[in-house]
Amino acid sequence: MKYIIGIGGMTNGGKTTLTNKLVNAFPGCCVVHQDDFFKPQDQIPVGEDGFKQWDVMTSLDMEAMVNTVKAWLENPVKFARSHGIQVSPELEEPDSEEQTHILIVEGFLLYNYRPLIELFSHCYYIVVPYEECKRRRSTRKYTVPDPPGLFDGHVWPMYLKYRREMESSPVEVEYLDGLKTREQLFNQVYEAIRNMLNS
Ligand SMILES: Nc1ncnc2c1ncn2[C@@H]1O[C@H](COP(=O)(O)OP(=O)(O)O)[C@@H](O)[C@H]1O
Ligand SMILES: NC(=O)c1ccc[n+]([C@@H]2O[C@H](COP(=O)(O)O)[C@@H](O)[C@H]2O)c1
Ligand SMILES: [Mg+2]
Repeated sequence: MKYIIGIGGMTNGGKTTLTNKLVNAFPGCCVVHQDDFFKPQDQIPVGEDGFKQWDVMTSLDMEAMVNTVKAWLENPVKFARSHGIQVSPELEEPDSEEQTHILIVEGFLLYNYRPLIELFSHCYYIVVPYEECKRRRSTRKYTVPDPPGLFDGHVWPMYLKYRREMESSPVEVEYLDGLKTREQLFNQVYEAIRNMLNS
């Protein structure tokens, strides 16, 4: 069986931190980070809000991201090997259709792009309150630093827009409280995935 777990949610909710812990906990587990699919800076236009539009769907090459997920689905062992992930001998068996393979897909805009949504076995969505999100974001160092006012002028309004859109769509997400400790979040999701694999 192949399982694709989405770790979505707002910026600075703790997605990448949780994902890294999960990837380490499941041997052979593969990962796709949405951040790796941002278009180059010169292709990101400035919007009516006066900011470069990083937090909209069109800033990402979603077609390439979906193709990457489909490449994993096609051949998880080949995908793992080509990404330097150690594959245990039993996962390499020719009858690996009967083996369990896990892919974690992580990012801030996972559930607003139909061709990706339909690939998920389970969708998580991490949230933290506005103040905490803004506080964490203020200490982050992105490859392109946030200009002054970006959070309130662009990041937060786009988060609200896409969350509303997601909530009025058929996608079913399980919310995670990003105020829990890193360990609590990990234990909760690790146990849930273990149960999913055993059911
Ligand atoms: N459960 C948590 N509690 C407190 N701080 C956290 C937690 N998880 C992550 N962080 C911190 O919050 C910031 C954003 O975490 P990160 O995992 O990069 O979030 P995201 O990928 O959702 O933007 C980092 O400074 C990280 O150390
Ligand atoms: N990785 C990049 O090239 C890049 C550039 C500019 C902004 N960002 C920011 O990354 C955020 C998404 O990543 P996180 O969910 O990890 O915060 C977006 O809110 C976006 O503003 C990323
Ligand atoms: Mg991240």
